[in-house]
Amino acid sequence: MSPLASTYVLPPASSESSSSQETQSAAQGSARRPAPGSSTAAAAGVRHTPRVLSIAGSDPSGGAGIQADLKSIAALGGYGMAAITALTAQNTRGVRDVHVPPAGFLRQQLDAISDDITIDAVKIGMLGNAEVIDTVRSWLEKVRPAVVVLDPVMVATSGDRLLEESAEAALRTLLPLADLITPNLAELAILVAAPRAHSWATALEQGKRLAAATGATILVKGGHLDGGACPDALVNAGGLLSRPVVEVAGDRIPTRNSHGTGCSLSSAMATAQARLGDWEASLREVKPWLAGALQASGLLEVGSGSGPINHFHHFHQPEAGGKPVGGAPVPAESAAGDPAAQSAAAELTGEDFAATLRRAAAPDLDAIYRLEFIRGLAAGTLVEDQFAYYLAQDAIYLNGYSRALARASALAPTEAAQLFWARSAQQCLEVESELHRTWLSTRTVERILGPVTKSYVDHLLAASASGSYAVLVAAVLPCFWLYAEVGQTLHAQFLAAGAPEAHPYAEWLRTYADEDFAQATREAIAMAGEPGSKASADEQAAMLQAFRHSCRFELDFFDAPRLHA
Ligand SMILES: Nc1ncnc2c1ncn2[C@@H]1O[C@H](COP(=O)(O)OP(=O)(O)O)[C@@H](O)[C@H]1O
Ligand SMILES: Cc1ncc(COP(=O)(O)OP(=O)(O)O)c(N)n1
Repeated sequence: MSPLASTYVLPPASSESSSSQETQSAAQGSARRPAPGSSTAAAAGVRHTPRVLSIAGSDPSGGAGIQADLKSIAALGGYGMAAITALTAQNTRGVRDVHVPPAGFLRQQLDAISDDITIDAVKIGMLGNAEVIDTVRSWLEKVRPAVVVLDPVMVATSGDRLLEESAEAALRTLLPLADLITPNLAELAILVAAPRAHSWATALEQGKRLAAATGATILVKGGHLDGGACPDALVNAGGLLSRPVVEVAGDRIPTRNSHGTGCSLSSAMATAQARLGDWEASLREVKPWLAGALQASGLLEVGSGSGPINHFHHFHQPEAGGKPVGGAPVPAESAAGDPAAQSAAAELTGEDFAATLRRAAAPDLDAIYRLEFIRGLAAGTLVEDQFAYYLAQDAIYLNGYSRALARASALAPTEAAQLFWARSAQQCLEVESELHRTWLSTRTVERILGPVTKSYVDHLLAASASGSYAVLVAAVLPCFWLYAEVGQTLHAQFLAAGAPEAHPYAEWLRTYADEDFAQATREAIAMAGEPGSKASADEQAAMLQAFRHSCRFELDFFDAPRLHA
């Protein structure tokens, strides 16, 4: 199961207020304008597979524009459509030329779609000139899609113009028709007629001004700030959010492959919003996905400039050589003698190691989502005996896990890492005692060590005894990573269902989207990726094997209540 997992699974002190915030957010989602002819679910503001239209330019190199949008929409679980505003000739090094077809033909594309298909969300990207903007505006006024996300694309990061300067005034007239506007810092400055922000505080200030002027929610993006942090924030003081500024923290991922991040973010947000009906929940789902896509971008090897992000990093991808990564744990005791594990690790570069671990986790993660326990927990049909068994085993596990984290702290090569693991070990023990004090105090359940808990803890203690810091951090990582992902998904599903108070596990599910735990997970991933990048091929193979074992134990831990409760 998960360590700090439950660290952040405790009933929050202010659970009443957080519950009302969620209810309010979910209500906001369901109060959205329903799309014509939509299903009952869509009429309530959300749809399982939303139909999302991108109105944007084409990037033939596949990293930005409609190509990035269609990939992002699919990656976030939507059905993607595209009406093309402009053709560009560009690659990862820059834009060579732009051709804008007659606006009348864009209108034909838009009408052909809306005459036949219910559109759950629209993302608007590159528009090129004022005539195109007028065409999109009049179509929006006619169709009134339920969700409109506007990425005010003006200039590519390469410095090439994607909107005629004379069309900036026309673009302003489109802003009030958007629900969410996603400018980067340069575009934000132009829209509020101010110098470009170089601090986060100034960027938020400009975001507030734009929100007030347009009535839309502004997604202020920290991608072009200096420094190691890369925050994003939703800004709207008009009561559409639970707070006027909802910030989602993030670390800056060291990569030159950021081509199309703005396009991908905006179309992913349109899709998530149509599925979840809640901007905050959408950003909390999209930001880690985007971070993973940046982190795994190197695997694609596309172009020599600023390459595309890896939109499908979270899906199972075959290794070079055709052998799938992941699957059942490798049974051999020594990874050094295991050719499968060695070949999986042999070609890794530093930046990609965490991405390789994530791909190795994919089969177990998929299997977790199919478990009766997880489906029952999400639907509220899980029998109480099984939930109580899970809680009791979690408390026992946390004690052993805390010892493994303390050992990681002892072996850590830097003071920052030492502190991180020590703090995590302490939090585990605090959570264990809190579990006994709260969730377990009202339940009658045997507190004896179950077989899966024993095997999992034995595996962690064996990794602790191996003497390798790199192997140990790989072994402890799935408890952060898989739990965080599962928790986020369950929480998003809970919100999408309107956060029903009658749900028997409502209080538990509500605790899943804890941003502190998400942040700790990001730090743990970076802590494991770093030694992985420096490790020898043999040690990388041993790390991968320890990681896979733990992923499998995560799966078994969630399945144990069915077998042993
Ligand atoms: N190096 C990075 N590490 C992590 N996130 C990043 C990085 N660069 C951009 N992002 C994220 O990508 C998204 C797009 O941001 P930004 O680069 O500011 O916009 P644009 O692509 O429109 O110029 C934001 O969510 C931002 O936080
Ligand atoms: C056709 C097309 N549309 C938009 C962009 C700009 O992409 P964006 O994600 O805003 O960021 P960069 O790729 O410029 O970093 C584009 N290049 N092409």
